Amino acid sequence: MVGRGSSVYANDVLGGEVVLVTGGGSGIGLATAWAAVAGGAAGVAIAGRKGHRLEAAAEVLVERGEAEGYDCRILPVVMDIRHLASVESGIATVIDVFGRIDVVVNNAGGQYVSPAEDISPKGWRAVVDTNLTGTWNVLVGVFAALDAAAPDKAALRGLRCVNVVADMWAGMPHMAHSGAARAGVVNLTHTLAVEWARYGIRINAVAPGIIVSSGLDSYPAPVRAALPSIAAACPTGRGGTESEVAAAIIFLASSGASYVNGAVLRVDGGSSLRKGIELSSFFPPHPAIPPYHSAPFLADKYGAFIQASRL
Ligand SMILES: CCCCCCCCC/C=C/C(=O)SCCNC(=O)CCNC(=O)[C@H](O)C(C)(C)COP(=O)(O)OP(=O)(O)OC[C@H]1O[C@@H](n2cnc3c(N)ncnc32)[C@H](O)[C@@H]1OP(=O)(O)O
Ligand SMILES: NC(=O)C1=CN([C@@H]2O[C@H](COP(=O)(O)OP(=O)(O)OC[C@H]3O[C@@H](n4cnc5c(N)ncnc54)[C@H](OP(=O)(O)O)[C@@H]3O)[C@@H](O)[C@H]2O)C=CC1
Repeated sequence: MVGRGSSVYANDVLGGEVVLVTGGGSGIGLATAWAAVAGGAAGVAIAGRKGHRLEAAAEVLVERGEAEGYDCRILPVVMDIRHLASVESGIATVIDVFGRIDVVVNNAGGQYVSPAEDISPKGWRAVVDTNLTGTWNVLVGVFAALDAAAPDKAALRGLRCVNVVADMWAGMPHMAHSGAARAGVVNLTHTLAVEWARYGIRINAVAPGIIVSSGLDSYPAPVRAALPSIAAACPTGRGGTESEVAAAIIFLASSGASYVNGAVLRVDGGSSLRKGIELSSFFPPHPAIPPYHSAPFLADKYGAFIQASRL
């Protein structure tokens, strides 16, 4: 985690501001919440579905904040981003308590590993509703609440949004639902960066590679066993840390990024530059089916056509 003295930013980089971090009760979200405390935020709301997890995280943030001399209030907010009504009620609580929101970090999300053909309709919906619709719900929820808070869209001016996506540039083999949803969030980031700029809102995204976070604990043992070698194959030879992602999020939220709008910052040690084929090599070919690109397969299926077309 980033801390006073060890922070890469000035201790007032978010001086006096109010930050909402979804998924702030664990992993990257919690590291981001701490980085906001250490950046001088006046209030940090951490949102998630599990109240007990949020309470425990809030306690850690308060204790550490006090120990290091920060003056920041922490607000745990139970909210399920899949449901707009829950999001609206959570955001109303944040505005009731803090009176404003300056920074929104759409970090809540997740997926499970599955061959595409085995993803059930319910599983597809769960992942898309969480990562794409959930991000949308929070963005429009905050927009509506701030719009209602003051005339002439004054409370929207200066709002910064940072969406956490994933390294899906070369596809996300065995996570098709998540790759599609994250690509949707990237496009939404681009669209709203243009559309909402007229209100003085900036919106950007961060795309983590493999980050050694609490989130990885939820994956099945064979996947966890493979992760160190997948991470080691990245050009920098290691996985990233939660606070490295948090630092990128704080940068995009800060005035240091005041002319950065619609950007996607990859925090992946360069892994997206070489990922797709290496990831697919983790999954052995189906024993009964030759790889599509194998010469015999192509020859069998298209050989006659290719020969004919050469005449
Ligand atoms: C090696 C490769 C490269 C590996 C490369 C690794 C790169 C890592 C990059 C990214 C890392 C991270 O994001 S790590 C941090 C993210 N954290 C997580 O991913 C947390 C764990 N994931 C989740 O919580 C879930 O996947 C998610 C669907 C999002 C939410 O789960 P919920 O329990 O809330 O969902 P529910 O509504 O209960 O479930 C809905 C349905 O979803 C399906 N479903 C849910 N979890 C399932 C599971 N584990 N396996 C099968 N199916 C599942 C079932 O059909 C469920 O229906 P029923 O059958 O009726 O129950
Ligand atoms: N770790 C990695 O390698 C990578 C992570 N990411 C992404 O970064 C983000 C943070 O992940 P990480 O910290 O690693 O993992 P975690 O699993 O620790 O964090 C996910 C957080 O999202 C919250 N969350 C999940 N679903 C919902 C929901 N429906 N409503 C509200 N909150 C929800 C969870 O809280 P609760 O369960 O209490 O609701 C949890 O705090 C995720 O979007 C993840 O997919 C992207 C690429 C790589």
